[in-house]
Amino acid sequence: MLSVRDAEATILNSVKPLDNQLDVEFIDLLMANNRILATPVTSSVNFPHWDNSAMDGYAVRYADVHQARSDKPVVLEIVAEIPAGYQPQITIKPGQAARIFTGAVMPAGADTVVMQEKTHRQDNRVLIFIAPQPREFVRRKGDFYQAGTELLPGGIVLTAGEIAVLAGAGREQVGVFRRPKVAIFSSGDELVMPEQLLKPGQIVDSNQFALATLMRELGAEVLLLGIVEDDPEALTEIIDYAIANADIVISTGGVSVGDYDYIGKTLASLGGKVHFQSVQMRPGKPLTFATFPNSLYFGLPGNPVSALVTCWRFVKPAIRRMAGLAQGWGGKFIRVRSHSQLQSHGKMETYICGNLHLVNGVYQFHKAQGNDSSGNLINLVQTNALAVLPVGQTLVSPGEEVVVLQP
Ligand SMILES: Nc1nc2c(c(=O)[nH]1)N[C@H]1C(S)=C(S)[C@@H](COP(=O)(O)OP(=O)(O)OC[C@H]3O[C@@H](n4cnc5c(N)ncnc54)[C@H](O)[C@@H]3O)O[C@H]1N2
Ligand code: MOO
Ligand SMILES: [Mg+2]
Repeated sequence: MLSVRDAEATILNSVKPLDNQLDVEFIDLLMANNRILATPVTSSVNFPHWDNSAMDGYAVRYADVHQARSDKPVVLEIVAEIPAGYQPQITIKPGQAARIFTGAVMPAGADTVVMQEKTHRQDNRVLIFIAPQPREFVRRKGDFYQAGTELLPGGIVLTAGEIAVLAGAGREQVGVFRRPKVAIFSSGDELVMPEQLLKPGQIVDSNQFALATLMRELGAEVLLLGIVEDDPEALTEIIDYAIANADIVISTGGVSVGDYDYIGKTLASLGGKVHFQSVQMRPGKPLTFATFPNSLYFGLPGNPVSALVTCWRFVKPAIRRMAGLAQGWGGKFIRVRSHSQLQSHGKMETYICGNLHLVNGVYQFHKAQGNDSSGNLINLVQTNALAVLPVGQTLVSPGEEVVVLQP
């Protein structure tokens, strides 16, 4: 059977990332949180824009004050006061200083700032009690960033820090990749919407809610296509529509070996390349993956835990890669200590729902308490980590380390 690693490689190799010219939209900075920067940004201004003071104090000539001592202060004449926001017009000459404030432009002639606390003012004179370091407390033009070099690389997620930098560079708008379009539908004669009264044998289609929520969280534009019966014609129609209108199509149900499991056959009949229909993992074994010329198709198993686990494990990295992330689209796997005993039959890579607790600064994995059937939707409540037991490992005892995937 196909290993999880090989399945992931097949999927990631099939992803065509969005184009950084054609698939770009320009949006206001305050709308750009969590969007992905399409192309590198350079700026024509240096950071800092000019030499300026890092402290409230006195702008001096280092040569004047380098021998100052507490018992033998240097006395300088204050010839100007420079608040932030002004271009000083004077030049500091030997024996002179300027009163200066944090962020204010350094006057010509001065090269060093002495912080106010190390001085004593007497009318228009200042006594300097300590020898500063040369250029101390001067933030020099271009120290943080040199104009014309790369300010931000393309393919990064924009958050508070990056958006501040763009604003600082005078941008009002930023070019980001458009959102990948994800079509979602559920297949199953037994499925109804939450507001409907359940007839015997029916259940609510919870998968479309799980997947739509997750996809929106990942920044996708969701095309929610609802519920389709287990019928080859109806499936053909909806899949045909979905692949024409979305970059990624996700369905749940109908991928196993039952008489009403039609997804694989329908994909093939529509000309899709079906790469695999099972993976050596649990839950999620019947995961089906196919490609069409302009879209990827994920046929997730219908069981609610299987659907969400396979979505976290495989669809999420594919979306992140397609969305234009330059790196780091893969899952976040971390090593933690398990509080619970974890078991697997060892034949499949096994994913166990649970929760990470921070105990004395160390993350501990607590297994979800309910029945670990992949049909047990309730185990998804508060699941923020999946313990991963590789093929061959049957037991993790309490206190032992385990790798977890952070969904
Ligand atoms: N003989 C075998 N039977 C099954 C195998 C197998 O290897 N041999 N694999 C099992 C595994 S593992 C899984 S997972 C499921 C996958 O089933 P399907 O993808 O074909 O899904 P369905 O048969 O349509 O439904 C399975 C289960 O999930 C419930 N379901 C379906 N859709 C939804 C939804 N949108 N929201 C909530 N719940 C849903 C459905 O009612 C069924 O209970 O196959 C096993 N069988
Ligand atoms: O592998 Mo299935 O996804 O357990 O129920
Ligand atoms: Mg089935």
